[in-house]
Amino acid sequence: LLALCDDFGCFSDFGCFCDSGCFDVSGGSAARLGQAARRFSGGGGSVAQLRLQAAPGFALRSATGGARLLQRGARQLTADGVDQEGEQPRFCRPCPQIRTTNHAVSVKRATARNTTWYLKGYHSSALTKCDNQILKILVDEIQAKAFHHHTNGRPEARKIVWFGPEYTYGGTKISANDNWHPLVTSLATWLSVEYQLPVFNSCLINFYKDGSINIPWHSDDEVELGPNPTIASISIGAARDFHMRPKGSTNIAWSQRLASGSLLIMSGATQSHFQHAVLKDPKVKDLRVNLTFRLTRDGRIPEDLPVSDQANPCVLPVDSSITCDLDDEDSIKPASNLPRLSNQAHAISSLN
Ligand SMILES: O=C(O)CCC(=O)C(=O)O
Ligand SMILES: [Fe+2]
Repeated sequence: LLALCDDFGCFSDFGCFCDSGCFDVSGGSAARLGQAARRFSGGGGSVAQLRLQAAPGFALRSATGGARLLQRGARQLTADGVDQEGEQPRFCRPCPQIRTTNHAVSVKRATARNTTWYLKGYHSSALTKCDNQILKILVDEIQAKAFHHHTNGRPEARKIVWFGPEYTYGGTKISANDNWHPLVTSLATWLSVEYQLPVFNSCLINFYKDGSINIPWHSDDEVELGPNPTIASISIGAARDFHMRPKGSTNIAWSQRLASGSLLIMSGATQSHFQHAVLKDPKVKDLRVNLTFRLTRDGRIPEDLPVSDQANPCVLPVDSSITCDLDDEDSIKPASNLPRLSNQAHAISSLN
């Protein structure tokens, strides 16, 4: 059965959903898939989830298998919101092979002045087995839709594509786009299931044509994200340096060369206390595409999220959003002492 699943692999629109009953739904993964299914079936119908329930004895050998199953459901639903069970999905194209090579995202928490300043992780090879396939889909099918967003009335050099509800980005509104590309849907699901991250309902894709294109210093602190948002950032294509600096300072506190196929997670109070940027780098001649997955308020899944007057209900508690060993007592040191982590296989993001 395993072989059968592997034969189906990810290169089938039917994902790893085989009729042989080789799966087994359990625990958190099933709950996450249910959430994701509701999200990607438009919030109401939950057809993908029903399919899960309607298949006793079936389910998910692994979280990745589950993501594939869901991806299949999402694709079928994407056509016009109608469940096309039993029919060929309309989006008949091989999906990229999405596999983790290592489930652990190393996370460290830096504390200073008795405050948790940030919480983040970096996994250098989350998607390296299929980054070229993903890049091809991004270029062939998504790049043509990219546009120059305006900040303060001026177009930015960088082109973007947005999936999600209406969003205020850099002070200017981006229209809602519910027409999710299946690649982006499957990546969102994969992140949630494999890394126990929120079921993201929004994704911003940045296209950096070459090293002349940058993203200036900023925090991802849009009101739609609520306090302490968890943001998962996937980089594909040319490697670029990602920098962080404390707000109010021009000293770079931490840098990481973001490899193709890498995953960076920013969480906790990162956005409250730090800015980040990808600066111009004339040495870089090739395209880089970055996808940041976000959880925005408007697209939340009402039945799964607590309603509270106190806190934005779309934000999961920091410590439950990533399972990892936390290393508590790091302190912030000057930038000059900070190592570059780019050569480490599974670099640990920290300020020490
Ligand atoms: O390209 C990157 O790595 C960063 C993108 C980013 O910061 C953003 O989209 O807000
Ligand atoms: Fe950002």
